[in-house]
Amino acid sequence: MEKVYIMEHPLIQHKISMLRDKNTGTNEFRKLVEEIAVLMGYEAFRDLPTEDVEIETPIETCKTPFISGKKLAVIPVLRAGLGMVNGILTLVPSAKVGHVGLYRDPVTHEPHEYYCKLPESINERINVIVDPMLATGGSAEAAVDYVKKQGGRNIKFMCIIAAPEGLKRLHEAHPDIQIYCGHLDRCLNEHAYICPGLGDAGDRIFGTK
Ligand SMILES: O=P(O)(O)OC[C@H]1O[C@H](OP(=O)(O)OP(=O)(O)O)[C@H](O)[C@@H]1O
Ligand SMILES: O=c1cc[nH]c(=O)[nH]1
Ligand SMILES: [Mg+2]
Repeated sequence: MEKVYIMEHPLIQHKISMLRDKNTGTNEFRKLVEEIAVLMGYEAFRDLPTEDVEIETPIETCKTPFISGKKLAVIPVLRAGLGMVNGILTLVPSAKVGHVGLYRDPVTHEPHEYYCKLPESINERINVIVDPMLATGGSAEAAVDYVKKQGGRNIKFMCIIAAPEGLKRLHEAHPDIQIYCGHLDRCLNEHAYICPGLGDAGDRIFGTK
């Protein structure tokens, strides 16, 4: 699938394995999610545009690359996406932060929107939507729909674990966006949870279960 990137880096895989372990507690889980976001961001930002700017080193004047004009927005899908925000801000501290609040109905598995707020001039930004889990793909599709409706054109979606069903759905609904997955898992179960997955990412990040 064009524009779909599955991360193969051993550090990312190692940290995802630690996340999966049911004995990993809230504090460690939260730290790992943030670290994985840094590592995934490093990969996903390979194509950030740069421009040469003249500076003076202590030795001489030279033209050297800086990240160019494009402003970045990191947009977590609440709640679980919040866990990835600081990882992205570690790489690009000047990024603005938007929020897309969605929860998945436990019976129908359909996403419900409850709070959304994006930074200004979303049409001029590189918009990085983050959510650790891509299960049926309903929430990711709705989040991208929303960002596009607000004018967003340049969009990357980043998740830690994807199910094949959700990846297919998101790619088919939004073939223009880049999708980055830490790992592609086997399938969904009858409750639309990812197998083997890591359980409910939001509950594990915030200790709510
Ligand atoms: O691909 P889908 O089938 O839509 O499922 C994935 C969504 O489910 C989880 O959120 P959840 O609804 O549990 O909300 P939470 O982050 O507040 O726990 C997860 O963080 C995604 O947003
Ligand atoms: O496996 C899953 C599916 C949806 N949301 C989660 O947090 N985990
Ligand atoms: Mg949840």
